[in-house]
Amino acid sequence: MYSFIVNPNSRSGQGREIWNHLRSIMESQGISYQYYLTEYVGHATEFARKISASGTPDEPATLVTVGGDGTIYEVLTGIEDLDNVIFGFIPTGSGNDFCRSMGLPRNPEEALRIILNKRRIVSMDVPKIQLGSHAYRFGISAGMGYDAAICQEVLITPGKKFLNRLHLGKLTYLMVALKQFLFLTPFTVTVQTDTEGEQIFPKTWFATAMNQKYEGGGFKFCPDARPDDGLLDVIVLSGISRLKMLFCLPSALWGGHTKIKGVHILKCRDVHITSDYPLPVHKDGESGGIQREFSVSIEKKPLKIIMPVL
Ligand SMILES: Nc1ncnc2c1ncn2[C@@H]1O[C@H](COP(=O)(O)OP(=O)(O)OP(=O)(O)O)[C@@H](O)[C@H]1O
Repeated sequence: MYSFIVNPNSRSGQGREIWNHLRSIMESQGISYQYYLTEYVGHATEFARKISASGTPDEPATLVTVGGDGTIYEVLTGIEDLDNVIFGFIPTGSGNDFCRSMGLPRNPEEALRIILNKRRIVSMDVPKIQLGSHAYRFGISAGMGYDAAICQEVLITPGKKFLNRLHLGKLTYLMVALKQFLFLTPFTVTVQTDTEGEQIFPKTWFATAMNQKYEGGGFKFCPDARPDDGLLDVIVLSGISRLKMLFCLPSALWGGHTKIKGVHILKCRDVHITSDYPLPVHKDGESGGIQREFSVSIEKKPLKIIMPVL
């Protein structure tokens, strides 16, 4: 039995249409499944808790997330015991950094086919961000500063839905990124890792802990990140002038930014990041509020995830 958690609101409502199409495919094949449609923020976490409680390490529940990257963190956060589930993902969002990084298909129909037929199960690290008294798991990245400021503003940008309908969703990100680029004041950040101790980075644009290579809708910020090496790749962009950022950011699309002075990538198992004043924080592109500090570590148990057969 497959259990699907579906965010019908992903890609500004197109998630519902895609899911209806996927359902018709499963009906025609006589597949046995149950599904849960999310209705509000945090609903996917509640569903994941319930579904994972029905699995055991010997008989794990197959939990398939249908949504965008932001639904992944909600589902991962809700899973009671990572041993109790086999995780599948069908992308219906707009960013697609999870699929891009993991090598999963971006076509929802193809992703469904792989989940139903061609199973290869691999282990994936699951990082956890501690924000005050709350902990959240995530799949891709969590960070503070420029990237988080863009995510938070895009979430409240009125034109997003309209542009998504026209398949111009990336334009929203571009406009917000430009605005934040012009107005963000770089900050001082203290980064404490288990591997390199405490380091202070003045004039920082962002500091982000990554489990995957890509974030921000295709920026290969941590080209060496591997989701199965037990390590986080922490990227800090500091001491880079606004003018130089104009070259640095586009070169991150292919990973060329790593050669630029001021781009620091630290490998570690856990990290604590503190800024000199409160700033936007994100987890898998969703708002983590305005914070002065956060910690990220990797869960002891990995997640079993369904991948295409090689
Ligand atoms: N029915 C709903 N109505 C409004 N928001 C919802 C609903 N269900 C889930 N959400 C919220 O949607 C957000 C996640 O959206 P998701 O990332 O899946 O789609 P997206 O933003 O279109 O994709 P991407 O992040 O890849 O650009 C989460 O904040 C989640 O809580």
